[in-house]
Amino acid sequence: MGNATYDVVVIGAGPVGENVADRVVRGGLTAAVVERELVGGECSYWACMPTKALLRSATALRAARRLPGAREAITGDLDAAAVLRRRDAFASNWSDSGQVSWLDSAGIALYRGQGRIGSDRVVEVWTGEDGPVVSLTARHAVVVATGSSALIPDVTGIREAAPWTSREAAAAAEVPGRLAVIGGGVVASEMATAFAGLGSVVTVLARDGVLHQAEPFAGERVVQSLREAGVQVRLGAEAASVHRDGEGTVHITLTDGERVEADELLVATGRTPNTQDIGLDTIGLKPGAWLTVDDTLRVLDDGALAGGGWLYAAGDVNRRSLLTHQGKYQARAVGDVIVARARGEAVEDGRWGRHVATADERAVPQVVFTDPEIASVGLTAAAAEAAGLRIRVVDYDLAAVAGSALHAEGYQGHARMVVDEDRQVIAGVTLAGPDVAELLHAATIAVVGEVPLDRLWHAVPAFPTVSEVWLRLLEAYGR
Ligand SMILES: Cc1cc2nc3c(=O)[nH]c(=O)nc-3n(C[C@H](O)[C@H](O)[C@H](O)COP(=O)(O)OP(=O)(O)OC[C@H]3O[C@@H](n4cnc5c(N)ncnc54)[C@H](O)[C@@H]3O)c2cc1C
Ligand SMILES: NC(=O)c1ccc[n+]([C@@H]2O[C@H](COP(=O)([O-])OP(=O)(O)OC[C@H]3O[C@@H](n4cnc5c(N)ncnc54)[C@H](O)[C@@H]3O)[C@@H](O)[C@H]2O)c1
Repeated sequence: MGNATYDVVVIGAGPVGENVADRVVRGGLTAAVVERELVGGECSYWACMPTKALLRSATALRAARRLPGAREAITGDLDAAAVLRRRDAFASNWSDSGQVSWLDSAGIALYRGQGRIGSDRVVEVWTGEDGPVVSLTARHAVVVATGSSALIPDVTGIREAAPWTSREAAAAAEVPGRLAVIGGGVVASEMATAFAGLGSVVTVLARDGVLHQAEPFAGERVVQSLREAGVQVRLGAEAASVHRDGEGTVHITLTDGERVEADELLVATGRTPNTQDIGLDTIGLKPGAWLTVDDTLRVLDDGALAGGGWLYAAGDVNRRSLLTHQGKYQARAVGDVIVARARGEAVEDGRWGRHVATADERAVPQVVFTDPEIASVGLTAAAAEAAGLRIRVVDYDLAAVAGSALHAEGYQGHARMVVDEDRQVIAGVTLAGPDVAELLHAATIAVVGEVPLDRLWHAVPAFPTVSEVWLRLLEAYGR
């Protein structure tokens, strides 16, 4: 077994682990990453990129169909095979050679295998069960960036039926004739939209509703549009048992006795942390649990620093926000704080300090790429109330803006601004409508910058853009 020493050892080379390593190397430290599958992680090969590629062509087609003049130029249906080929390219054909070259150019050492914490500051790399092939010692920090995997719910027969998780959906080689989906969250909504667009007959079993953590109008609009696209959305439906027969057909029996048949079943019921087999027990932590972190992303064990402070966790695995952009934001903070601590420099860990991921608390932006798109940042009205804020909710019909009417014939959309009445700042914004994704960053800046409403009156939206909704929201609020 070989040995090597680096300033920082990162377990997991997903978007988060790669960025942690890059940041510490830019700060003058040495770094190694350990990766058991593909450098680039879930996001590059089985999540963000391939799923958005599966969605994009149908979105463009719908947009053209909404415009007289363009609509007449459409001569056929979506070419599903071409969409799958484009998806393959966006998943780099499941080869990480490009990202490995990047690691190399960034001066980051790569070890392939399963990373397991062996003892204080030591990460062992395993490629089989015959013991570690190399033992890596970290002078300053070990960062767990092992991400998360699909959670399979406890439904009778479900595992034996070999359901799809988001991985198989994202990498599907063919479009199933009939697709059933268990779940009503982000993955379920996006993949139901994607496969309906690609030609599947889709049934969604949404026990707890669709996008139920978003503003209620978001889920309502997505359900309406899925139904218009021919998707059966069964709100409140819960799978009791699943069985795949000899012909390959999946039979799902619901708790009310109804049955659903499909060629494939996608399970999209949330995530579980990749911490089962990373040696957490060697330092007294519980394998399989989400890792709790302090504001500088050091792992906590019952409120105390695990291992004394050398262990960090960033990205999905700490459950603060299961999004690539927030994970990479954490990576920048954690990389910088490791460098600061290594150099004995001051740590800026106050609110909005450079070494904390404050935005995770109340300013997380997210786009759900359904039809309509749902773009949100900060708190929903319900979450703001639950957090004890005194709020006022301002709603506006996004279709009533000149830019929207130009954007698409019969544009339908909705905007909601949640105002923190005591501070006169925006606590949250949700937009539903075609192409609202690109409107989101203005809202994010308003929320993160805590821009007073009085000042926002001076941020004049260009005419005739959909962004004019900002002016309308302020007018509806009143000056
Ligand atoms: C279907 C789907 C679509 C999504 N779409 C979006 C989107 O559009 N936008 C967005 O912001 N987010 C999206 N997400 C969320 C996003 O994919 C995750 O938030 C992101 O991938 C988290 O990055 P990470 O680096 O923490 O973990 P991961 O991407 O999961 O990477 C972790 C890496 O660690 C490796 N690893 C794990 N354990 C070990 C070990 N013991 N030793 C060595 N290596 C190990 C894994 O192989 C993996 O490469 C989506 C998620 C899903 C499931
Ligand atoms: N565009 C994006 O930003 C994007 C896209 C996809 C995924 N993601 C991220 O990936 C994460 C995982 O997505 P997800 O959709 O798997 O999780 P989720 O938490 O968004 O949704 C899970 C859904 O499954 C339901 N559910 C849970 N247990 C169930 C059970 N036993 N039976 C039936 N339904 C059950 C929940 O009510 C919920 O509707 C999300 O947190 C999201 O942040 C982001």
